[in-house]
Amino acid sequence: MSRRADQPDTPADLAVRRILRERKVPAFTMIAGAGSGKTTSLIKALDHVIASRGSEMLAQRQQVACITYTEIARQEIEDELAGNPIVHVSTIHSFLWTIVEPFGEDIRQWLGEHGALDVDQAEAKYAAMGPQTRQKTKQDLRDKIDRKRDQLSKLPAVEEFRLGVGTNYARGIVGYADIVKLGPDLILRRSLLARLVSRRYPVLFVDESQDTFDAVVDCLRHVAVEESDAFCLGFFGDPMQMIYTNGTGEIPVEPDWEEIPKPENFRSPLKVLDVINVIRGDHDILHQRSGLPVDKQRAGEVTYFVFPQGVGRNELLGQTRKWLREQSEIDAWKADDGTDQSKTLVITHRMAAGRLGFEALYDTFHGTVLAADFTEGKAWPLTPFLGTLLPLVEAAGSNRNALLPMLRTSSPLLRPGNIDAVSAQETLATLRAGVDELVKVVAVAGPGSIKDALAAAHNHSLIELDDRLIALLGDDLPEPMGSIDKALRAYLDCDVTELEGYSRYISQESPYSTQHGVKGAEYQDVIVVLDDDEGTHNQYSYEKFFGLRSFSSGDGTVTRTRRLLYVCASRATRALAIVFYATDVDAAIKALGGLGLPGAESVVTAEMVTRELDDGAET
Ligand SMILES: Nc1ncnc2c1ncn2[C@@H]1O[C@H](COP(=O)(O)OP(=O)(O)OP(=O)(O)O)[C@@H](O)[C@H]1O
Repeated sequence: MSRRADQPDTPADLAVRRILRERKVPAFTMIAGAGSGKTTSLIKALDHVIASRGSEMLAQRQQVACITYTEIARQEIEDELAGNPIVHVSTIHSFLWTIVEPFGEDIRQWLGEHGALDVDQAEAKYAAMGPQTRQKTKQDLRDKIDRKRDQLSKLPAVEEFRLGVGTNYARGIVGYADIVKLGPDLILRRSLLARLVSRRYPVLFVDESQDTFDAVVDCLRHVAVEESDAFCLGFFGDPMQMIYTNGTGEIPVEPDWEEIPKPENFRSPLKVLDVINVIRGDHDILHQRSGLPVDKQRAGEVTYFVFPQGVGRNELLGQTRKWLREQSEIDAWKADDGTDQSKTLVITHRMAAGRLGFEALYDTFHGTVLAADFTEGKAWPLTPFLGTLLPLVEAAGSNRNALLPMLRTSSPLLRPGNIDAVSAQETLATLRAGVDELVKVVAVAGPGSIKDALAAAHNHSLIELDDRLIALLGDDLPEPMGSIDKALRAYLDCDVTELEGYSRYISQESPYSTQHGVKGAEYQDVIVVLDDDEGTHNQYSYEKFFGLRSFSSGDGTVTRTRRLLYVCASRATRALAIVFYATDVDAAIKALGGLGLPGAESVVTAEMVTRELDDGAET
């Protein structure tokens, strides 16, 4: 695969280089549509900084920082730069942690103040509970408050703070939800930290700026304003691709900032480009034209399907893929070796879960407050497996040398300060036994093996588990307290093999992806499944988007759905199929045409798919 940095320069690339060379403009934005090469420009800009200022930065112990929204994006940029040490590529959370980590006392104070505020709010809620509130609900809240108070009382004794999934005051863990508040707060309040950011990272780029949290954008703006003579900040993004709930969307620019336009599209073939321009609608002026020379432009192919909602979705989708392979006029929907390499984008995991064997896991989290995190692959109860335990099992089977470095980051036994407590030999024996037991549990698998695997990991200190999971590892459990507790118990009852399909799925290795998981990616042939029934994800509704269901004026569903569809349709580099499962097929066919989608006058129905496949079989 060619490196993005080898792509030809665009006027936008030249503008960035001028800004970086002249060092007069403190910040710039590159806000442009899908496939316009924002990530490419970002990588080229990083390359430029490495080439032009690399040795100077190295000598002064400085780096150029690049903040990404996801771990996948971080890895991708890191790979493009071959891990060059001049560049510090990190997710938002770990970037903020790098900045605040040395300021333990400030962290302690912040956690103390916010923890006390949480307790006050919970006390107020408790006091407002009237006689109609169930005794058990009251008791649960009382217990929660007491636990939190107890944890907070241990905060002064914490010696070292760490970044983790969920905040734990007693153990000095700053959770993901807190670091995105704590970091910006400290940077805004303490000028020393703003200076530290600019001195350590005199150039800082933010990828996918539209999905970056407001507070993070604000604190970086603050650094750009306060440290304007020693700092250059660049935002790369597209508000139409904002698909996470806490994103900032547009980035307002200060008078001395520069807005760099990038009107081209280098990814989408012409027919797909027409479709995404229509989806983008009249909402902004970012309508794109192809950036490729005419002889390199391709027409591509777009096909629309409207199917009735109901049973047999997976089967029908399989037939659709076959139909597309047979009917494509540009020989799409198969790779050079004839295999189907297409990507199917579904709004939720149900369809994928059925296919890839993680239905019980899906059912566990679906409908809970953790559903969105599950969809995005970052639900905290699953992190021990995805981040540590599954990689440990894999390493145990293929590369045992990798085990110790992994355990150094995950095991509390190998933390500095703990290492001398027990003899090193004993520690290693415990960890070895733990890994062996974990491998055995995963190999035997079966219902409840998630719990067994967590217990093996916990008992041998392979990992530090969240208290809420530890509480469920015993046998004599009290009655479940609330829906999350119930979901966690159901999760522990699942089969560990379900995690395999789930992890292939969220790491984009299966033919399915969630519509959220494909940000920044591209695939030759893409099927976008529009299925509200499947979704029950009421943040999105394709029926509302196409005007088939009414909605109130303040309902953000249509905007969110438009953005999601835009992101998905713009992933295709050759052929795009839009498959809409509708309550009323005829009305849906009309609605597709009504929206002005190019080519939507010829829609393929379920009958046509089966008939034409049958005809093909007969001839
Ligand atoms: N100047 C260029 N000339 C030719 N191709 C390019 C150029 N810039 C980018 N590309 C190609 O266009 C495609 C899209 O680029 P890139 O992923 O950088 O866009 P993006 O704006 O970050 O996309 P999105 O926002 O949709 O994720 C890639 O295949 C990339 O290699």
